[in-house]
Amino acid sequence: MAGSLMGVAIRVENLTKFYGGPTGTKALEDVDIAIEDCEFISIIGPSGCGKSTLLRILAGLHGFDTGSAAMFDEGVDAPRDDVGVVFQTANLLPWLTVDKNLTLALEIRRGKAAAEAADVGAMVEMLNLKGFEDKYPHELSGGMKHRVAIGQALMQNPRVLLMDEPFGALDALTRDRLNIELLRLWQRDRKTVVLITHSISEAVLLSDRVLVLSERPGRLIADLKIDLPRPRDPSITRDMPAFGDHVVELSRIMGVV
Ligand SMILES: Nc1ncnc2c1ncn2[C@@H]1O[C@H](COP(=O)(O)OP(=O)(O)OP(=O)(O)O)[C@@H](O)[C@H]1O
Repeated sequence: MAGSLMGVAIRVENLTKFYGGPTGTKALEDVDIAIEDCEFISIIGPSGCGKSTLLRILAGLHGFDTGSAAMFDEGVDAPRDDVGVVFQTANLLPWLTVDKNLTLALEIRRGKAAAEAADVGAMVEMLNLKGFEDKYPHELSGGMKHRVAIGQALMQNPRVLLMDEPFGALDALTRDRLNIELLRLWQRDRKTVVLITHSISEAVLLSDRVLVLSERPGRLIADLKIDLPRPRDPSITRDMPAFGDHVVELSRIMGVV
């Protein structure tokens, strides 16, 4: 497993979360997860099972009722500077151009000098947005906006990247391309990544481990190690028998075959 000697980055123990108090909606129940530093984890599960809730708790955006959530041995109770978050919807500022949107979070968190020193050109290139640096969000396609949102998080060079279904709204080709870029980036920089996805094959392609949550209230029902060699190339990895085996196993766990 990647980073097996590097220690635990994220530890969640007996985590339970209600919306609206103990008589309200129970979103998560007794969730236990340990994620190693530099590990790539995907979380899958039925719609409404609590995946986004878990990610928001890890991002320090939601509280919880019982149990604990820690990042690098510190309790999570607020957003951290070394954690980048990418949400389902790209929340770009409409009055800023692509390159200004890309450095916005960096500027807010680390100051103007850090934003000016950042290599925006390399990020624009990586996101396949060359020629759109000076465009405003309303001039971009939905997929392009998502790419900028992912770029915003990556610009901060975070230690941990939390991604909530970031590719869900993208066309298949763009999604493939971003998967390849994400693999390349992760192989180069080895961040801890937690990805929420509805795509079993995407989870298998990208991850060291895939965690499966049950129907709400989300409980951890499977923790599958993905035994596929790295570096991974989608066109080669998807043809490996082990890839198909993992997809079938997860589909069975999810009850979709
Ligand atoms: N702010 C909120 N207030 C009340 N209930 C909420 C809130 N956010 C989420 N919930 C409820 O908590 C449960 C888990 O929601 P969550 O968004 O975490 O699920 P999810 O697995 O990410 O879903 P999806 O895959 O459809 O995005 C759902 O029943 C949802 O209705």
